[in-house]
Amino acid sequence: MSNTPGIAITGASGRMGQMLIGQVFANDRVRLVGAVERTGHPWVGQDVGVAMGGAALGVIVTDDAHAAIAPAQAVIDFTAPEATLGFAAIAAQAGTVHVIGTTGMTDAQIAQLEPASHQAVIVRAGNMSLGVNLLTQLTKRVAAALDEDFDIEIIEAHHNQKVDAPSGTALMLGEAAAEGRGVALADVSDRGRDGITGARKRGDIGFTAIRGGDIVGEHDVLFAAAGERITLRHVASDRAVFARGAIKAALWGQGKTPGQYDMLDVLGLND
Ligand SMILES: NC(=O)C1=CN([C@@H]2O[C@H](COP(=O)(O)OP(=O)(O)OC[C@H]3O[C@@H](n4cnc5c(N)ncnc54)[C@H](OP(=O)(O)O)[C@@H]3O)[C@@H](O)[C@H]2O)C=CC1
Ligand SMILES: O=C(O)C1=N[C@H](C(=O)O)C[C@H](O)C1
Repeated sequence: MSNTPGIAITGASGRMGQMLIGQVFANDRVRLVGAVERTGHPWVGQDVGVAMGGAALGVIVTDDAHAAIAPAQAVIDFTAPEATLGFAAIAAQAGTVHVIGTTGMTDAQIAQLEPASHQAVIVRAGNMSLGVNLLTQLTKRVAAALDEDFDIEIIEAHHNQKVDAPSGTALMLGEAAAEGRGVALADVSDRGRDGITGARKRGDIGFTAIRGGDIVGEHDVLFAAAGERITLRHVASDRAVFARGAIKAALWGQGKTPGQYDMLDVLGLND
């Protein structure tokens, strides 16, 4: 039996699913052992490489998540909130590391991950790239250094198929800014301005979401005061940065104590 961790990918046909399959296959520190799609999806029963339009990879796409996850040491999951909760239960039962990239989860859904995290390692982050995770730390520092004379606005831009807003990354950056200021994001968050909104409230953290074309993911954290502005910016131009982060998380999670972790833990960026 190989010592190289086996990886199962959920949402195999998705933008991130396909990117992950390519990146896992190209990485000799991991091996692809499973690819999951929904019942009735045209890829089910096909070799995943062939379904993606290339050469056979020797892994057949299945709609049986239990069967795909059981032989895996990690499942990498970039799907949708309800699906992720189902995969968490299966990964917990199998004791498999669950790397969650899915965004748009409500607080109640995030709380539902708790029982699974007693049985398996969960690494969850709204953005798996090194750059964004570093940016959260920079945001926290700048927010701590500046007072409320600086209005904080988070502006994100994504492709026209994205279904959730603000993005998971924008929320991570908002949390970081709020932490830097020593406040709870829920108390200062200003989302979805429209109509006669009144003047901006001092201390609020504002969010704006742009959707268009094939934008992979762009995030600005703006600190705007009278007479000067600072912008911290991250631009993702290739989804490979998210997939490589997720693989790093899958490897990092091997042998760790069950619990909930994030990419700051994986990347050693916690201060
Ligand atoms: N954390 C990070 O670094 C990143 C996170 N993301 C997040 O990852 C998620 C996926 O993004 P993306 O790949 O662009 O989206 P896609 O819509 O391209 O892919 C989603 C995949 O999940 C599957 N899926 C959705 N719902 C279910 C369900 N209920 N049961 C089983 N499978 C399901 C879809 O299958 P079907 O086609 O049949 O619906 C599809 O294969 C999003 O939440 C996105 O925000 C994206 C990039 C980076
Ligand atoms: O849906 C996407 O595409 C992305 N989602 C993540 C998010 O919600 O922040 C990460 C990245 O920006 C791409």
